[in-house]
Amino acid sequence: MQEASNSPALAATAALVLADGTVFWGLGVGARGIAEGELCFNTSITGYQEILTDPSYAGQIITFTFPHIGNVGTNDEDLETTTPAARGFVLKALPTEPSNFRSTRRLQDWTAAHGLIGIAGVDTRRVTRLLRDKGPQNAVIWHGEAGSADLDALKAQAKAAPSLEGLDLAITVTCAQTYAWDETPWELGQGFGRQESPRFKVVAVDYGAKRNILRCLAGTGAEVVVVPATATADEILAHEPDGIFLSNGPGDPAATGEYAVPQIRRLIETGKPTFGICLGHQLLALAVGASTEKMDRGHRGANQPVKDLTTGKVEITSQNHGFRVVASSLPANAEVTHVSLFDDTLEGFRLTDRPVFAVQYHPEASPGPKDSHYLFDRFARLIEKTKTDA
Ligand SMILES: NC(=O)CC[C@H](N)C(=O)O
Repeated sequence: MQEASNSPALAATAALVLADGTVFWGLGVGARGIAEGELCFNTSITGYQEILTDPSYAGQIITFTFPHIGNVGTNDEDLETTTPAARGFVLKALPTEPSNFRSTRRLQDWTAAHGLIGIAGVDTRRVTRLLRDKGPQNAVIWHGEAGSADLDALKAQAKAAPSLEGLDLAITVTCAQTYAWDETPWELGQGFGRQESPRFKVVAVDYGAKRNILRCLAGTGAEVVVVPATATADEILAHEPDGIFLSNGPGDPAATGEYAVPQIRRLIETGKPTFGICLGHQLLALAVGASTEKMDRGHRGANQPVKDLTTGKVEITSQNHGFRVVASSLPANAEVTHVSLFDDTLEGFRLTDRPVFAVQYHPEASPGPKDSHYLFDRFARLIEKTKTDA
């Protein structure tokens, strides 16, 4: 069932059909139906539930290169959002019965309940090499009765699917209204904590924020107020924040509407400490006049080496991005602070004349190593220093 071919194996209940016409037959997992999106691959060996619920995957189908996905089941704590935004998932092996003390539900049942369409039994190494060699492309996953797939229609659908380039998706996953957040990171034996004595206030703009980012902010001492992506600079400032956080999120940063970049430009002018992650990093770069572009090979995984040029230290990071900031387009008052040791991509910058900094990767991990957590402390120190100096 692993060979790419136009004729299904007898029991195939799912097919992965790429825009270039490549077909992989397999066994359906999760919800039935047809999922359409940009096919990408993630190399993390843990954290499939966090990955499937990261809102930055809106409009995408995730291929897991790690072969054993689902073996620790799912639970209600490892969710990065309540409604997964990813469209579908591709697995090498069918999930086995889960074995983990935290598991409450099988991955198959949890994905079915959330409408996530998956396929197992696919040669995921072949999919990954195809994406690596040919660049990003769209695909569909069909999951239904064996023998009932309309291959021509699926190929046509994959071909006609819109490119992620030019798509504004942050607006589709942002929260509907402002809310307060006080949950702090999960600890073994204790679960989540609460921030009961915050030292400063941060407004987090939600372009598709992962919960663990909000937890890390609360954990470093912030009273967090989360506002929708459409909140204006005036509405944000009305909360009298000591710092502003710009979240991760899906889609093409350059395609976000008037709601994002012009507001960020106004926020920077106030001189408030500002921190951006991933899409937030890209939007900050656009706000200072830099440009972004789609990458031939996106970074998605939990073992991506990045060098902090301000300290010389190398950190192993969690990443999920398919666009990047063009380093040479940064203005003179921006200093490159982080670079990828895989391909020299810009991974972080700061402004030299404002308390503003951002990283392209995910210091909140979930999944991934915690090497980069120091960035939340850097933000907290920047806020406290700005408060004392004022
Ligand atoms: N994780 C993110 O915020 C992703 C940012 C953007 N959608 C990208 O793919 O580059």
